[in-house]
Amino acid sequence: MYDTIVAISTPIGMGAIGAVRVSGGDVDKIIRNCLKKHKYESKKMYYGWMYDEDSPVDEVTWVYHSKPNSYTGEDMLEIFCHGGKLVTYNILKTIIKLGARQALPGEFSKRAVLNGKIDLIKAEAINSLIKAETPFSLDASLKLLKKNRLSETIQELKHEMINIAAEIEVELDYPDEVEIDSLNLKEKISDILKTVDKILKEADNGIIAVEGVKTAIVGKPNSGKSTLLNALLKKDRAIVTEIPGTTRDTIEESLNINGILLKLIDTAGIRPTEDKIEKIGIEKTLNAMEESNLILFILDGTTPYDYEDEMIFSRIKELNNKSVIIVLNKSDSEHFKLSNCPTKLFDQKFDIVTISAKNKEIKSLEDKIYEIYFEKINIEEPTLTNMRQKNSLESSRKYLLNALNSLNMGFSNDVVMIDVRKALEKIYELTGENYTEELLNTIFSNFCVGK
Ligand SMILES: Nc1nc2c(c(=O)[nH]1)N(C=O)[C@@H](CNc1ccc(C(=O)N[C@@H](CCC(=O)O)C(=O)O)cc1)CN2
Ligand SMILES: Nc1nc2c(ncn2[C@@H]2O[C@H](COP(=O)(O)OP(=O)(O)OP(=O)(O)O)[C@@H](O)[C@H]2O)c(=O)[nH]1
Ligand SMILES: [Mg+2]
Repeated sequence: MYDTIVAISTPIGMGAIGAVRVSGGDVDKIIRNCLKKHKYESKKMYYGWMYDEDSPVDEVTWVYHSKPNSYTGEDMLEIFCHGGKLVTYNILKTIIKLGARQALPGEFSKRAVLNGKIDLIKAEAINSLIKAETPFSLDASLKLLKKNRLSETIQELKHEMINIAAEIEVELDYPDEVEIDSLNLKEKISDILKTVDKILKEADNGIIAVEGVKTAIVGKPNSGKSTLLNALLKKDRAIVTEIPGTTRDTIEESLNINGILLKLIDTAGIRPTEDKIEKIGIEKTLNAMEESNLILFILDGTTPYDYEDEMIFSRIKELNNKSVIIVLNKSDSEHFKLSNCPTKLFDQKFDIVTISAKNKEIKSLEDKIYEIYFEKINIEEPTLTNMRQKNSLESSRKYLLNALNSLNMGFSNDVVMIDVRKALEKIYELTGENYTEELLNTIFSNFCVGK
């Protein structure tokens, strides 16, 4: 068993009530010592004074949760005390004196995973629930927590893979008695792949809902990218001048458009340059484009479309899996011409909007973004919601494809089994059933203390 941990689970600061949570084997000792109660039941709220030896610490209510029927699966004690920095801190100190140690961030949830109370996907959902900044993000996390559909589907996938591996193993052990129908095996693996593909397809939306739409504002120097960033944020965040090449470094900000979270990146205008700093900035711009979900391609509506625009545009066309909005800027200017956006752009599958960033007339753009993303992030069924999860499942898929290829090429079944086992490992990694200490630490260090 693990040692006993304690943490203040409410925010540090002034507040009506504070909560301190304890989990582990010393809970009974702590209740007897500090709460002076020798007989108590699980899940019942008690009222009383908390003591440090014989000196009163605070007037509290408390609940004992007996293992395994608690959040962590261990014996737990929750103390609800008066809020404020000092009271909660004194309670923490008193409990540490009795042998508990302060919990690391996310350590309660980590124990919940290790004790099999929740899987890693649910633990991550709890974390993103706490960190949610928009209703859509909250919703996607809540669905994961409330509905078991995704966990169940993943468990089913897991069992199908286990069955396939077992079947092959039997054949390898008893080659004379058992022979697997390879057509049937192919079908089974194909079916698994279909389900995996479906989950992966929806994962992109889940990730966007929870983590936000990574949005790169790109365009040639002076097209008005920084002016647009400021208009979207409704504050003077980025420096704007009439000098081309003003923005050197990328600037990142969060923005909420009617519940859709955008992770905005204003970038250095792309153009051929010998300037060392500008070159680095442009390199960063290209990276930002690659990592984004959405590209806002800004055109200066007062100057003709030129080779600099074309350079960027051809770059955009090389990237796949991105939404692109062409933003024709400076509609307020007397020099503005719709024809500065060449007709060939109208022929493309990209959306086009006209705005005046300077006059903050950007509603057409905001509406377009909402229109593109509302459907995607209004999550109905629970989906994967972060890159870690998606990467694990993608690796699993790769091994399943390998297995299928081996079958198609007539390789022997022991080769197939190795890949099915590897695919299975990746599923275990996804759910947290197979973990390295390092993986868990990375995940849970992002959690709040006391969670
Ligand atoms: N006081 C308190 N409020 C809280 C939490 C908590 O840990 N303590 N939570 C922490 O995140 C959330 C609620 N989540 C919880 C999840 C499981 C259990 C729990 O005790 N589960 C047991 C018993 C279930 C039952 O009685 O039916 C179990 O699963 O076995 C409690 C809270 C939000 N509010
Ligand atoms: N008339 C008009 N001028 C604008 C508009 N948007 C930006 N400008 C002007 O265009 C110039 C360049 O604006 P910035 O926002 O700095 O352009 P940028 O694309 O960020 O430029 P770099 O950082 O150099 O790549 C400034 O003088 C702005 O005032 C607009 O909607 N209308
Ligand atoms: Mg700029």
